[in-house]
Amino acid sequence: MSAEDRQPDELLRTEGLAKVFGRGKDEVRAVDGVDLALARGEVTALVGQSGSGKSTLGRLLLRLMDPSAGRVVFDGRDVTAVRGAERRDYWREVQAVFQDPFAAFHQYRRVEATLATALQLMPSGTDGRALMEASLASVGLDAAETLAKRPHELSGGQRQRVMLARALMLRPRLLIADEATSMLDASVRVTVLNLLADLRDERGMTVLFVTHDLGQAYYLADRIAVMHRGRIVESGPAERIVAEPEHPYTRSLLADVPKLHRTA
Ligand SMILES: Nc1ncnc2c1ncn2[C@@H]1O[C@H](COP(=O)(O)OP(=O)(O)OP(=O)(O)O)[C@@H](O)[C@H]1O
Repeated sequence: MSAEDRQPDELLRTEGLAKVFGRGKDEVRAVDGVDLALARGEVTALVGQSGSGKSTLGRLLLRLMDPSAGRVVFDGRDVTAVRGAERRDYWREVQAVFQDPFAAFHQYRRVEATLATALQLMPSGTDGRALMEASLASVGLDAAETLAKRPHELSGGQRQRVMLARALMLRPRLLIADEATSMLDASVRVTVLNLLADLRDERGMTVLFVTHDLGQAYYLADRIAVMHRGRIVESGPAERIVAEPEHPYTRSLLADVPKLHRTA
C-alpha cells in the first residue's frame, strides 16, 4: 500500500468496479464501472430503482462475490481479492443487514444462537454473553426478553433490530444496510432510521444505506449516490441532490417521492 492510497476522510472507495453476469445476448452489466467513495463517519445513501445494481454493488463491497473488473480499497488497503482468514478479518470491519431479516434467521434458532454466530469472527476469550446484552441494549431490545425467542415470536421491527445487534457486536467500521427498512411499517422504519443516525453520531460509524426510496435517503443520509443501469449517474450532498438534481433519472426518482409516501 502506498501512502497516497490512504485518503484521510475516506473509509472505502471503489475504482472502476464492475460485475457482468451472463454472456452474449444474455449479458447483464449489473455494475458498470463504479467509482464510489464513502466518507468516514457519514451515511451515504445508494439510491436506485429495482435492477439498477445496488445489491450487486453491496455484495461486491462485502466480498461475497468477485468483481469482473476494478478495485475495492478499504482504509487504504486493496481488499478486492481478499479471501480466507483475511476475508474474515475484513468482515469484522464491514458488516451488513439485509432487507428480510426473517430469511437471515434459522427458523427454529433462538436469538441467542443467531447472535452467537457473530462470535465465530471474534477472538477467543470474548465474553459473548456480555457483548450480546450490550448490543441488544444498543438497539433498544432487552436481552432477558429477547435472547430465548425464536424468529416467529418477534415482530418485523424486532427481527431487524436483532440483525442490527448481531452486526454491531463486531463493532464494524462500515455498516451496509441493504433495503433494511423496506419491509418495516412506517413508525418502525423511522425508529430504525434514527438508530442508524445515532450509530453515525455517537460511534462515528460509516454507513452505506441502500434503498430505492429517495425520501428515506434524504431523511438519513449526508450524501446520496444515484445508481442507474449499473452506473452512479450523480452523487453529492443530500440537500444538493434533492434541491438541484442534475440527472434526468434523479429527477424522475424525485417525482416518485410523493407517490411513494401516499401509498406507504
Ligand atoms: N446472480 C445473477 N445472475 C444473473 N444476473 C443477475 C444476478 N444478480 C443480479 N443480476 C442482474 O443484475 C441486475 C442488477 O441486479 P441487482 O439485484 O443488483 O439490482 P438492485 O438494484 O439491487 O435491485 P433490487 O432493488 O430489486 O434488489 C439485474 O438486471 C439483475 O437481474
